[in-house]
Amino acid sequence: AGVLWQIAAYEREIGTLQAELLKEISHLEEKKDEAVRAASSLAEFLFMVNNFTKWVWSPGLQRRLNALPPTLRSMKTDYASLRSQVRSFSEFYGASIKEISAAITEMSEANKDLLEKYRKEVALRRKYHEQLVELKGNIRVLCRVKPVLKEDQDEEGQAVVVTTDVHNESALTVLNKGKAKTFELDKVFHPQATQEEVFQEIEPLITSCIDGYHVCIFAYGQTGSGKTYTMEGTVENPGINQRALKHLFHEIEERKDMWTYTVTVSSMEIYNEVLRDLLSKDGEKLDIKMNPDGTGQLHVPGLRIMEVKSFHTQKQNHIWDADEPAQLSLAFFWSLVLPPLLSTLILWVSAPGKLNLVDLAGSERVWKSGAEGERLKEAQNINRSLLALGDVIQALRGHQTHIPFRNSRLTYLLQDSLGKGNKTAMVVQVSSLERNSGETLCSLKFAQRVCKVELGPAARKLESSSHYYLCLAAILLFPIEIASQ
Ligand SMILES: Nc1ncnc2c1ncn2[C@@H]1O[C@H](COP(=O)(O)OP(=O)(O)OP(=O)(O)O)[C@@H](O)[C@H]1O
Repeated sequence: AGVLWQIAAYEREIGTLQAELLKEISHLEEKKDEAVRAASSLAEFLFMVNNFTKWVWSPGLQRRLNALPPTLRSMKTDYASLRSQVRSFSEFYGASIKEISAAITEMSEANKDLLEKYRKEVALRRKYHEQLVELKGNIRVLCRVKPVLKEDQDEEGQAVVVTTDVHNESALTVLNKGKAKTFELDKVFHPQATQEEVFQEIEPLITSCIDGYHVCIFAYGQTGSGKTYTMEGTVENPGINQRALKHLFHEIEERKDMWTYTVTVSSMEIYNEVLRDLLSKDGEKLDIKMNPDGTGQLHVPGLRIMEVKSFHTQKQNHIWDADEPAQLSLAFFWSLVLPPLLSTLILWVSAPGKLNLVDLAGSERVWKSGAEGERLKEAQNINRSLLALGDVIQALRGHQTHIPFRNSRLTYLLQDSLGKGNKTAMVVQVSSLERNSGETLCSLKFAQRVCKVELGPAARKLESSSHYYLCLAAILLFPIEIASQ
């Protein structure tokens, strides 16, 4: 029994040991797994580290690392230098500002000097231009011979009786009833002369207008002789009016750095010596009065004034269409002073430019051909106006002391533009056809009267016609210096 008890005790002890051993084995296995996991992570890490090292640890890196100390040293030096520069910057800045200010002052002085020189140049140019116009004559009488058009060829009397001289651009000859009569004017345009050639003669006057002069350009001649063609022209081939406006706005653009101009327009009609505002809807009646400002200038109270911004606007507004048959019409184009920024810098305000573009009424002598009533009255008024205009121009050209401005509404109105120191060009239009030779001779007689040059006796022939109108257009300009200086 003792042995059996001893065996049972051993067996119990062995069981306990076995359980403990199993527990230990399980614990060891856990440890082993942990160790394996750790070893595997470590292996992965080492693998990564190995790769990383391979990647970054290049000879280039080594070189860069080797270069670091000198770079650091140079940076230190640079930094020290920068610090010293920053310290001296305020002094340098102060000195530079002083230098720049001095340079700016010097430049302003130079600019002032240039501006002054430019002003002198402008004045000189104006003077020379003035002399050139004076040399050509302040009142120029030009003649344009209308070409024979297709529509003229179906009628009788279509033989050409007017000839120009290729060697003398001032002369033209009219053959009438077997007699040749030669006229000498300031310039004669042959039938093939272009609108451009005609305008070239007029252009200096337009420039004068921008320089502050009053300029009048008239087209005179019998109905159908080409007055409107010369003044207005066609869309494809514009005449003096549009070319003048184009030139004017071109010149204004050229001078915009020095001057600013405002162009305004007003339009009037003279019919039977009565003035009407063509820009007012109801054609309001107007009167010419002495300006109450004491300048002795005439003005037209109540006249509508319209600003013209550009050449294009001009065309859109059809301001040249003041030309109506059986009417005396007068259109005025004005410009007003509108001081831009500094009104104190206004120059030449005392001499505003003014351009009068006048398409006169047909010069036919109807009153001698049995016209009656209203038509006779119209014809008489037209005749009086044209005669008065001829008298005024003749008196001016002859330097007479008394100029009869007051003899017609037209000349009274144009008094300040026709007077001394102003420029006038009269384009006398003539037909070259035999059937118009009477009117042609009359027109040329009128031209030579104002021109005071006559070669041989004039032959007058009276004829009738139907259209009468008188049209005048004027542009008044005030140059104003702007604040560029
Ligand atoms: N130099 C020219 N070249 C081509 N055509 C012209 C020329 N002169 C005039 N004409 C043409 O002759 C015709 C009559 O001219 P225009 O109307 O200008 O005459 P006008 O003197 O103004 O007449 P009106 O007194 O009736 O207004 C128009 O058809 C015009 O186009």
